[in-house]
Amino acid sequence: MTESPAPTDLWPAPTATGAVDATVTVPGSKSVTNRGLVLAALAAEPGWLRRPLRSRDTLLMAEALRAMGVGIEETVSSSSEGDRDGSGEAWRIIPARLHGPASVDVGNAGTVMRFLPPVAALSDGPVRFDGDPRSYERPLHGVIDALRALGARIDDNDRGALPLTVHGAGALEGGPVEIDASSSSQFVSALLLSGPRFNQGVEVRHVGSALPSLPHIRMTVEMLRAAGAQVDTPESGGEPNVWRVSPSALLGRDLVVEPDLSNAAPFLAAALVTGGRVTIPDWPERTTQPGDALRDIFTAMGGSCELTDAGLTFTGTGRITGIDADLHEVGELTPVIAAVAALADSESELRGIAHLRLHETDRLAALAKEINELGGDVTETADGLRIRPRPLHGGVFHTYEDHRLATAAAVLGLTVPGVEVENVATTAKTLPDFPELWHGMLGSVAGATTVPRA
Ligand SMILES: O=C(O)C1=C[C@@H](OP(=O)(O)O)[C@@H](O)[C@H](O)C1
Ligand SMILES: C=C(OP(=O)(O)O)C(=O)O
Repeated sequence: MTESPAPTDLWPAPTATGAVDATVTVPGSKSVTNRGLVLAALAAEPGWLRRPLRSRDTLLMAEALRAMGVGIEETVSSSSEGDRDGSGEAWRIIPARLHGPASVDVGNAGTVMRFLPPVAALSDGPVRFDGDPRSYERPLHGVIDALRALGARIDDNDRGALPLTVHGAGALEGGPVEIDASSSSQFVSALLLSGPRFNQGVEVRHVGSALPSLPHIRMTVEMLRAAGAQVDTPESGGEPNVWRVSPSALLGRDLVVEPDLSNAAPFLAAALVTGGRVTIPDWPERTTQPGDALRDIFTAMGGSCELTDAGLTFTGTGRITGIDADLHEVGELTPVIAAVAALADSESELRGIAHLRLHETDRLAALAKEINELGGDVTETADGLRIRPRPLHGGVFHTYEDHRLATAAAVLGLTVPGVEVENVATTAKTLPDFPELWHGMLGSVAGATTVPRA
């Protein structure tokens, strides 16, 4: 978090006039789309990504891969060429020999800044990485040090961070490597995703304090296996904290991207805080997405949920209970959970999330400061937040170019009149058209892709 900028662009968060009752179609998962793009780019044959997320982070990933020579054709179709279900968007990915010189803009996308340096090491020539000012502050040393140990040449002016140039040599030796990934699970995912293409594959051993976001590592492993890779994991009988990927060709897949369950959080929260009902269609029965944990977390905070053919329906009771939760594995859910906790009738303690200080912004400092400026009582602990609900009032909620701060503020605005969200457009990092979806859920915008049921 940096100093609060002068608010230039304020979005009046709509207040709910009653219980929300809507069906909200949430766009595709950022994490699945960006893994799908990387794996398809490294495959031995073309593949499809259907219902991909089209947002800042995923367009940056696609642009970066294109810069290294990969073909990505975007189609919107109502035939078998497009979405398998008969409508929507599909991207055809045509792998090619990876080349430099190339320039990659990572924006502030953790997936782009961490997943692509290993890909660049396989390219023929230099690939320069740069991004938003915040990207310089986000940890990258795990990827840089590991790639060097595996045989890559990287020029980072000894910063261990962006900006940097990977001098790709067309191949990478690979093999065993130790990293401390306690600041980001994406270090592990990054090395595993490109691992099949390294001469010796890769064996990643995490040394250091507990690894966050394990569901995202499971997602990496499952998607690698679905593309034909052989992966040994701690869960498949291997050593704790060791993942091994054998060298192999990757298959081109035809993959339908699940809705982004973490981005479902503000909509489910709307049902919880207004005592209403929200259905998210296409909620997967089984998934590695951390957002699936919202079913248990929000149920513990009040309300209930049901998974049917229509999707996941969450129904609130109007009563919100505080929660004591370790969010280490599902850190990206924190901002919306913190907003709900600020509206609860008892105290909450959110733990295990010190690494959020190095996310899009320092999320712990930003949430505490912004909720407190609306009259709240939030304190930072060593590894999380303690939230004591207080009557809140309106005011400007600064968002520090963090999409999840903006959606959290929208949740507060449902029951707190006069919340103004700075730069709501920052939600486009992973959730394009958020204001339209939000108004649509509340029944105030015609033509939005939400369906108020009342
Ligand atoms: O691999 C991924 O797709 C992600 C992993 C997590 O990162 P960290 O482990 O850095 O928290 C998560 O917070 C991020 O939003 C997406
Ligand atoms: C931490 C997040 O993103 P990134 O992929 O940039 O790390 C997030 O989306 O909450």
